[in-house]
Amino acid sequence: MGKNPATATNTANLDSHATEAGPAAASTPRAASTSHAADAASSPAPYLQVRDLCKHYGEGEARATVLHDVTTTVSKGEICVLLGPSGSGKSTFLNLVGGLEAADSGSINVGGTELTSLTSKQLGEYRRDKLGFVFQFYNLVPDLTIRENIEVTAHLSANPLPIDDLLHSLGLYEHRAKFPRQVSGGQQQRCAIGRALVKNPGLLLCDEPTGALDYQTSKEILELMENVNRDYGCTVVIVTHNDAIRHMAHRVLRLRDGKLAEGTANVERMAARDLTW
Ligand SMILES: Nc1ncnc2c1ncn2[C@@H]1O[C@H](COP(=O)(O)OP(=O)(O)OP(=O)(O)O)[C@@H](O)[C@H]1O
Repeated sequence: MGKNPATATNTANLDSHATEAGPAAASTPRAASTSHAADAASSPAPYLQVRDLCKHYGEGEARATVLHDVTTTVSKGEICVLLGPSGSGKSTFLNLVGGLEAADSGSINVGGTELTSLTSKQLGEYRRDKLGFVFQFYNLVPDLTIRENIEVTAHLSANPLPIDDLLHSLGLYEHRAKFPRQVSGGQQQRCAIGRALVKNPGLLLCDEPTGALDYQTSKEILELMENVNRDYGCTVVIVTHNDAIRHMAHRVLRLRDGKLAEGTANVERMAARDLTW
């Protein structure tokens, strides 16, 4: 099968990471590799298109414009990292793309769905069917096992991935019967990633996914996310303060005071992918 154009450049890099991340994390979730990967292999079409996006909070003297005419495109299968200082609007951007908040103006198109024209019921269906969310804090259900935490989301999904394959690819199969308190922070975050992925989402939105983890565990989680992106073909947007994360990106966006500024991306990946910056 041809490589996903968005991920072809990081394969060698991932392969070299694979041993560090452990065989489970490096293994390909064969049965689980489904339509997104195949689709992405044939076309680097845009998956997320944002145009002239504006958002403010408050009114009168308290009114603050948080996003100013933000326009960007992320191709199908890309990893996009959104950097910026605290308060620059990163989480707000993610919340709008995730259909959690409404924009004041502009458009957000995700996989052909224009979010700004959806009813709240349709937005709920969009979040359920197309999106995976990963947050800084794992928000696992404490009295469900690792497997059950993933299973709950699978039950809500029209087309869930096979859970045991996913547990293997996350390096969690041996820990599947444990409760969250019985595993490490990194393993809890792997479970949270599994919970987001089991829906087989087209778009994975991650808000500071390594913010609560130490350096080594963060590195393993990032490697896992690269593997996930490669094997499942989902488009990934990662919001972070952590400048080091930019090295895993196909595309880097920088927000400053709600405006999108020019960014930098991994030079080799840029060259290979003909990115605009
Ligand atoms: N619900 C809200 N009501 C009012 N103001 C808000 C709300 N959410 C965010 N803000 C404000 O919008 C601005 C951008 O917030 P946002 O959380 O998007 O920034 P951020 O870049 O994600 O910051 P951080 O890196 O600290 O999480 C901030 O000034 C914040 O105080």
